[in-house]
Amino acid sequence: MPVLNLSNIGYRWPGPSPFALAVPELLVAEGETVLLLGESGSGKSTLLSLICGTILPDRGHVHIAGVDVTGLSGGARDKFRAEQIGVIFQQFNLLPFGSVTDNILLPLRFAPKRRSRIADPLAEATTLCISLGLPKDIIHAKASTLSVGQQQRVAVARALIGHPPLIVADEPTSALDATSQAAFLDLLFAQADAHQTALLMVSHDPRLGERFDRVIRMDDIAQIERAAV
Ligand SMILES: Nc1ncnc2c1ncn2[C@@H]1O[C@H](COP(=O)(O)OP(=O)(O)OP(=O)(O)O)[C@@H](O)[C@H]1O
Repeated sequence: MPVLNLSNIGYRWPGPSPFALAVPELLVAEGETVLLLGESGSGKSTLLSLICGTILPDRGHVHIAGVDVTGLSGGARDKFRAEQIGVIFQQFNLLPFGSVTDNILLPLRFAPKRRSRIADPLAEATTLCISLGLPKDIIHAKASTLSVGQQQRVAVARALIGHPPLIVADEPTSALDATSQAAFLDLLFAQADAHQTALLMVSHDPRLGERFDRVIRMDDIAQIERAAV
């Protein structure tokens, strides 16, 4: 069973936005790493929001791990997302006044099954920090005191904790130089590999492609429409 299965999706942003997106099919297999390339404004973030269930398609279905998230109520969808998907946002979205552990453990609060997959969340958060190259004593630091590179690692630890079957990442390397980008991807792939986690990463940088099982382009999987205003 694919971990992600989009079929016949259609979505138009409400209000004055002229942008509409159609995705006939997108499948990601268990443990598969996929790079989704597309230029700015091609609808990559919109597609990720549809996958995460933060917006609902006007038509079509999004199945995550076999469950049709489009059929769930708002609250159930939020809980399901927390259980099944680790999300790494472009801006990391850490709670600035929370500690590193507060941030890493956050998804577990809303996801009892994900929580139950690990015996000791605090120990797991510490282990993740260390394996991601963060100093051990950083776990008590406030997120706002971290460097960008450290924030990025915390965002990865937060996505990985409790081994969700799918990690979705929106341009997580865009703020990094080439060396840091490569190191960041090494860490992300090693962690995903260890737990058969599927990874769907969005970027506009085709050079990242060689590291992934599969590279797809927005142009190949989606039709977009920008009506005249
Ligand atoms: N919150 C929103 N409300 C209304 N329209 C939106 C919203 N977010 C995006 N759009 C519309 O969707 C289009 C595609 O935006 P989207 O962010 O999905 O593209 P992208 O490929 O992720 O771009 P980028 O690489 O610059 O992040 C935008 O040009 C805009 O018209």
